[in-house]
Amino acid sequence: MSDPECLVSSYTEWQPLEEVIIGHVFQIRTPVFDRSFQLFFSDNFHDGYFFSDPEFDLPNRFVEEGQEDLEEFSQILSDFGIKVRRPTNIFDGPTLFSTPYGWKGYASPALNVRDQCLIYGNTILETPPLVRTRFYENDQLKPLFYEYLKSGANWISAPRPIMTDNSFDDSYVRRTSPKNAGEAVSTVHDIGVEMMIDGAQCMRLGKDIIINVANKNHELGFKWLKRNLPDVRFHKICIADSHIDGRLVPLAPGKLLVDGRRIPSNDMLPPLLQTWDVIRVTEQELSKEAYQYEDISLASIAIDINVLSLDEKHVVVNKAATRMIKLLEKNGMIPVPVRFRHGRVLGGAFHCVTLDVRRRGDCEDYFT
Ligand SMILES: NC(=[NH2+])NCCC[C@H](N)C(=O)O
Repeated sequence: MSDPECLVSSYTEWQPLEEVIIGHVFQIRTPVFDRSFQLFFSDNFHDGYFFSDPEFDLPNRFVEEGQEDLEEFSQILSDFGIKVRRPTNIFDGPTLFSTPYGWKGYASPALNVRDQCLIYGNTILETPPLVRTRFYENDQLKPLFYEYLKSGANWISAPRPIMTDNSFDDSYVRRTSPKNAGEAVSTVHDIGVEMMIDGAQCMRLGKDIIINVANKNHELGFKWLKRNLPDVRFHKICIADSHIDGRLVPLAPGKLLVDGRRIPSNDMLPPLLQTWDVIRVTEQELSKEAYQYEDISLASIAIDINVLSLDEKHVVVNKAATRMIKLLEKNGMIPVPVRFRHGRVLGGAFHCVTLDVRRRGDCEDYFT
């Protein structure tokens, strides 16, 4: 039985949300267009996205409007009676850091706070970063994690990888978009393939977790997660370069939202989800016109499926995605439209920019 005082308790993507961290954004220097960046975004490179100037600074407009939208989103969730927390800005603007391993980067904002953490039960699991510039990102969440620890939460952090070129396994990219694989540079620091996986590669379904494993880095991360969550039934899939909340998002027990372009049939889903009602979003519902700046988008037009459930009925969705909103209503959901203008440029939407720290309910078994 969990400690009633503990502020952290979350077993699914849909139980009633009580406390959530919503990310923030500050001036972003485009992540160094390095091996970690290329391998992480390989599905989109494969689809022809490109970055005109890999070393450019993100225009201030995206930062200011992104922050405006996050503030408005925070207020809307507060009006729902949800306790909203925000990261601490410990960097004063673009901060370049270097490492003893021959690489450097600009510290990234804790914007897509879903990515480098998995909350399961009363435990915060900080996952080992996949992208070099995100190496210190979770430090912006530490003040909150200390508060949660003092309230009774368990806090586990994975070994930080040294992330030399040869730390990365590029087998997924070689298989799916060979021209983007690039070549690793050997250094004296190499220790071989390392554990690297994001929390956003997981979807929590009570006693079961779906996990996307696309390479040997993820496989080692999966081993680490299983050792730390021994009672969880994990279901391994490989449907993306890393994160799956741009491919499939469970909305409620028995109801799943998927990107129909990437998951055209249910047999691509893990067996336990094949009996669920699948709401398939097609090109028709995806709002290409809602976004601009294709050439600096980190996320695909499917980012509108990256929704956040407030409970088994209410789901936060991009206000501009009008056809998606109609599709959700047709399938019995109550959409909560919220403005989020730059999910593609910023590489994430409502599921990405949130970490659902506490949802009301116990660890249910939805499959036996
Ligand atoms: N947690 C996240 N940042 N997820 C974003 C996934 C976006 C997905 N790769 C796409 O391009 O549509």
